[in-house]
Amino acid sequence: MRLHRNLVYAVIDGLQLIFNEDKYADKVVEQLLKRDKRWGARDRGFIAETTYEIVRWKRLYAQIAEVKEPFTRENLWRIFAVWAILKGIHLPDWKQLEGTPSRRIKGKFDELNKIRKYRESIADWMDEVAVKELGEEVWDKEIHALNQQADVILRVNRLKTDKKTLQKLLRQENIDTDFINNYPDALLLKERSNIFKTEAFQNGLFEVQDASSQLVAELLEVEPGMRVVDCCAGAGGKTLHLASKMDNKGQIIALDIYSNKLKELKRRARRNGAHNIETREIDSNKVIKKLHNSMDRVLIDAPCSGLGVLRRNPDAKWKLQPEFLNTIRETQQEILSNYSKMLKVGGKMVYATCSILPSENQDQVSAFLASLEGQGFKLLKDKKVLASTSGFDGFYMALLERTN
Ligand SMILES: C[S@@+](CC[C@H](N)C(=O)[O-])C[C@H]1O[C@@H](n2cnc3c(N)ncnc32)[C@H](O)[C@@H]1O
Repeated sequence: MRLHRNLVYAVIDGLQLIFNEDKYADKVVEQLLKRDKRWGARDRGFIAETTYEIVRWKRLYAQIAEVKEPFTRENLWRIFAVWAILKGIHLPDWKQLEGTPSRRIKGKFDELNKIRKYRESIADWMDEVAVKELGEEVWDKEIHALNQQADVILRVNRLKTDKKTLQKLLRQENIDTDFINNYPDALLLKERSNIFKTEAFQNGLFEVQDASSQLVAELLEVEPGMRVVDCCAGAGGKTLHLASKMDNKGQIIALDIYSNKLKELKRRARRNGAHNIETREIDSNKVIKKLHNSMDRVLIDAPCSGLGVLRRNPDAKWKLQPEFLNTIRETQQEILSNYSKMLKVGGKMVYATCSILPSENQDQVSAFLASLEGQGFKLLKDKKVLASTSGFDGFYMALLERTN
């Protein structure tokens, strides 16, 4: 691979924003790619993948480059040089790369590879929490899996088409996909490409949604005609899946504390041809009280650490703080106690997170069932999805029933 100066400059600028100015990697990459209209698919791929890779391996690369945060621009070039050497890329004779100690870099890499927190590039506290909760053996495999690049998975929108037809239409746009066993709505992209440009996407025939995430709406067992509330709907990934399964019959109420996310949900719902979704911002507890004892199904896709989706959000490794974990566990318990009241007797509820930590998952469900608010509920089943065993995102989901 030959390095092109303007592409590498873009990567360095991106790293400066992500590492030193706390910006989100996905937003930064989106902006970088708009910089030069002449950049083709390969150039864009280089910028996106290199930036993400360096974010993913920040701790390891910084240690090898012997630099500490906050990184100067010179430090960022040294980190970049580590990435390039470890990739086996021949370094051009640019002044920023002068004197790069290739042999020393390889030697340090071999040495640090023996220590998990460097090998897998994770903060000490995160390593400790995960070992305590999952055990060495599981965590070792899990963090390794969470450091791989995620596949792109599509979910067919059954309101508009079916899986076979979608596959054919995408083929006509030069996009090859595979079905995935046991994931009824999923298509796996064989090669990365800009699927958002396809006619099929613009016509609302599919959404991009990880395979594990697709299991959540499946578990809720919705049927056309039901009254369903999606309590933490965000921009609606799972709301749209519920809609796709309900054939536009019945009602879906999508709640969130952020109105801007619900606005995006509305836009996506229009593209998907989903007409039975109503959005409501939770601006006071009245919104919840009004719906008490009235719902056939409740989905709680709770805010969480996001530790199960590090493959797609590697910067979360650096943004997440231990204090946040404590706060979010309290929020999860409050949400369970409060929002479960919307379910009617005989109704079913799913509690889900994209975390792999038991303290955000099964422990939260057990605490809820042992609480006063959880008295009328019973656990029907749950699924603990690890990235290392599924090949997809790490997730947790529990199906509960209100019995009285
Ligand atoms: C895991 S995300 C939801 C993702 C979304 N369901 C999807 O599939 O695209 C969790 C959501 O919970 C929302 N949230 C955070 N605190 C909340 C609260 N107290 N009540 C309701 N929603 C909350 C966040 O704004 C965020 O959109």
